[in-house]
Amino acid sequence: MTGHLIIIEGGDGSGKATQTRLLTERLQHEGRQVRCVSFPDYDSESSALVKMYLNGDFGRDANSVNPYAASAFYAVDRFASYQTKWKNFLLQGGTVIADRYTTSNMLYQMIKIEDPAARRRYLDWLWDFEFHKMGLPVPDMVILLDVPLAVTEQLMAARMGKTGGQTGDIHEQNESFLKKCHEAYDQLAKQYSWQCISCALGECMRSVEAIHEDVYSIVLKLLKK
Ligand SMILES: Nc1ncnc2c1ncn2[C@@H]1O[C@H](COP(=O)(O)OP(=O)(O)O)[C@@H](O)[C@H]1O
Ligand SMILES: Cc1cn([C@H]2C[C@H](O)[C@@H](COP(=O)(O)OP(=O)(O)O)O2)c(=O)[nH]c1=O
Repeated sequence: MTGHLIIIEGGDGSGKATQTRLLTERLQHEGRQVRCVSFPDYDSESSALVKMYLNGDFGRDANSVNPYAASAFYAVDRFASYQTKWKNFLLQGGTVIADRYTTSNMLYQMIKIEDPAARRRYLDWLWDFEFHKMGLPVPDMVILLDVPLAVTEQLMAARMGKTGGQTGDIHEQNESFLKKCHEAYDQLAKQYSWQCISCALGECMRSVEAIHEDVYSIVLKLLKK
């Protein structure tokens, strides 16, 4: 019996790594067969082209890099991870929790395309490419850590202060980019029925534990089905 693939999605710094770890640890503690993975798989050689892309080797402006080509770099990295690390585990009934997945291509590559019809064509192509042609598993659930734009901007400002404004990769986190990301998340969450978790109350982040309880209870419903 095939297990479950659960994705933790969200913007940079929304708490994906934190929530992926807490969820994995809690489910493992309950005695379930659970593993977590993270994309890009930076520790693997399969992420070489993703690293070149993020380093700006194909152009310093992310928008200038063909979204179909960039999507392929990430998809190939996922294929390698799936085939060598967690395919058997999933097929034997394990639960895999992924920090980012195809859903990140849907967002970060789709936003390079302005025209709504061209965006739809891209999303259809991506679904077919990753899930049909490459044979990657379709997620059973996508959990979106929803951080309002104003709160994201505060977090980014605090972080920029610490790093002197260097974000390091070409997916630059400026205000208009963040706005585009948020609009796209809203659209994708509706279109693909993602589970949205509000991570802030007003202009403040909720506690890590409170968000975890929400994540855990949604996942438990899926695992009990
Ligand atoms: N709910 C929260 N409130 C405040 N800080 C948080 C919260 N969740 C995560 N953090 C902190 O924010 C930073 C980014 O979190 P992380 O889980 O690495 O995010 P992501 O994986 O989405 O980039 C870390 O320093 C983490 O400890
Ligand atoms: C996994 C994945 C990430 N991305 C993007 C999201 C990020 O901007 C970038 C690097 O991912 P990540 O290292 O998770 O970014 P961060 O630590 O900044 O949150 O790659 C895609 O465009 N497609 C994908 O399939």
